[in-house]
Amino acid sequence: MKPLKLKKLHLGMGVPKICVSITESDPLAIVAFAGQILTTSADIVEWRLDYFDEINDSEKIRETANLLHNILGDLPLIVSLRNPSEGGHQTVSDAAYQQLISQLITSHTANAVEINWSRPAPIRQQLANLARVNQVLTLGSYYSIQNTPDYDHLVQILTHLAREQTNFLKLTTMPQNDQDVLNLMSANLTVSEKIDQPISTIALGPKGTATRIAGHTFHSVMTYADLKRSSVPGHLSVEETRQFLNAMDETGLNVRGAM
Ligand SMILES: O=C1C[C@@](O)(C(=O)O)C[C@@H](O)[C@@H]1O
Repeated sequence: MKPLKLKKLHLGMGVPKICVSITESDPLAIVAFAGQILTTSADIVEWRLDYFDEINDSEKIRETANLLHNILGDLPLIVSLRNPSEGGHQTVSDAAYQQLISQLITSHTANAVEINWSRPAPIRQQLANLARVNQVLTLGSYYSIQNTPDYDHLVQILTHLAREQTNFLKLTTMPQNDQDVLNLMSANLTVSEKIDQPISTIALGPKGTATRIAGHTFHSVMTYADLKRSSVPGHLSVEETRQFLNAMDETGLNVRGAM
């Protein structure tokens, strides 16, 4: 794995970076939420476009992305658009998805856009090419929100994602048992040693919390947290996550220093 520069951050260098998702539905609430993120130690912001009420109004999307871009300053912005089969909030056709993501790329309002494996290969390819030309980063993503594929399949998914030549990868799954969590972390570690792109893996639900804080150990470069501890099972707040990441980093350094 090679570190990736995302604005001023280096994904894959130092402790994993903490990303907070915006799931508000209108521009005012989105901007207000972004302001709150700025008061935390979050490193990255994800705008979940599938929660946006005016998903069919491309001008509103452009305006809102612009506002976000300005308010966030140095914080990188990743735009994500998930269908319900991926845990997303609303269905967006492939054609509309392609148009929306293309527009975000060419307007340079997002620092990175997610390219979902669930979309047809020609669309994924066209968007990855467009992003490359426009110097916007791409996050190749795969979601398995009902279960966690077995270890070999997880390795295969990450390897296939890597072949698409997106800049970094994300695999989010729902574990049914503790072994699933271990398999996901293990697949992250295995594949990160074979490919260039940094990987982020997240196991959902209460069993998955370990994946949100132990990324440094198994080479997951980005984790997700909430502004405050929410009722979503398995989720931690930004500051809780930061404390875990720092504590693990410090004790790791102490151990190395003592040897
Ligand atoms: O992949 C993920 C992880 C996530 O679902 C979580 O549970 O933290 C939050 C999403 O917004 C993000 O895209």
